[in-house]
Amino acid sequence: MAQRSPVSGPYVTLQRRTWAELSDATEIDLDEATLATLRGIGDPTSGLDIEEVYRPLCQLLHLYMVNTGRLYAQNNEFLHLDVRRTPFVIGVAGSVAVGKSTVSRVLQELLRRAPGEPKVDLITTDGFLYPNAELERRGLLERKGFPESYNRRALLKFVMDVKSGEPRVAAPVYSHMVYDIVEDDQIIVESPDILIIEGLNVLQPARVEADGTHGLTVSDFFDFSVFVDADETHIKEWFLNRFMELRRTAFTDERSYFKPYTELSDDEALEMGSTVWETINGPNLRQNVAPTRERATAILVKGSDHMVDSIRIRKV
Ligand SMILES: Nc1ncnc2c1ncn2[C@@H]1O[C@H](COP(=O)(O)OP(=O)(O)O)[C@@H](O)[C@H]1O
Ligand SMILES: CC(C)(COP(=O)(O)O)[C@@H](O)C(=O)NCCC(=O)O
Repeated sequence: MAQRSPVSGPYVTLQRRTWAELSDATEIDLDEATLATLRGIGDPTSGLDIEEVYRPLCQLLHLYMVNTGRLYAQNNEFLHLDVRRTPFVIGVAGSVAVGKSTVSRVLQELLRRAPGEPKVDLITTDGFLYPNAELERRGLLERKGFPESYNRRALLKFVMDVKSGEPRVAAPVYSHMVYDIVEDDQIIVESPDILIIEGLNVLQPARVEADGTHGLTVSDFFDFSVFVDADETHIKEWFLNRFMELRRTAFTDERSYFKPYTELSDDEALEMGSTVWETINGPNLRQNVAPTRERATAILVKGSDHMVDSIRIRKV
């Protein structure tokens, strides 16, 4: 019988080993070569993680997909509605540098391999950041990643359009290289079976409108959500390690906004990275991101080595 912590509110907390034992789906697998293409910088996600963490997660997701689809079909039958198929939407939230991209890409790849080979699209919410010029106009250049730095109305419309079964929905694109929105680019989402939406703030509650009402928010359209969690001390370390690695790689590109950082000494660069964490990403994690954790369906709790130690799943 699985060991469960007695008091965890609406969640059941399972240690990694207990969680792993829930799965009997040996067909959910990823080869090492594919996995290597999915890992973010400094992220050690391994074949063992696929087996012990992602297999049970995919099985649980399968249950949600089957039953959500059934409810949707029966609801529409009851209402005599002849509506279009709607994608199953999964939100992936968590701090800067916690490893959301790896989690999202691994899930995308595993779900693609499920029976029926569903079409699984993935978008990141950074495309909905305001362009730097607009952030500057709003006095938000030092607040990139905070909820107010996003065009939340456009993001909500995007998710509603996809969820309403619109056959072709466009999303803007952000470039880490130029540190800005790429004006002439867009991502087209075309009738996926599953859409993964990854971003710092995807679990933010709805804002209070001027008339005192609460509007809708993107997570109202999620069928499942994952929060990637870790202690801030570890995340800051991962952020700094990645920053130092990027200095040796992506930042050396002439087009990189961060090119000047390559001319700093290691100590100066560490100091700079630390300041970015302490003034932007850390406060955003504490004030905005971490408080949304308990809105997720599943919480993956990572230890200092990036390994998922325990998993919390909503039970009610
Ligand atoms: N300055 C940067 N230059 C290039 N790539 C970056 C930079 N910052 C972050 N990235 C990449 O962008 C992606 C998203 O990063 P982030 O928002 O920190 O989320 P996470 O680390 O949780 O996936 C990651 O794949 C990361 O490696
Ligand atoms: C682009 C991000 C805001 C993350 O966006 P997301 O896709 O999570 O919405 C973040 O990765 C980032 O680069 N923050 C920048 C902090 C700064 O250096 O100003």
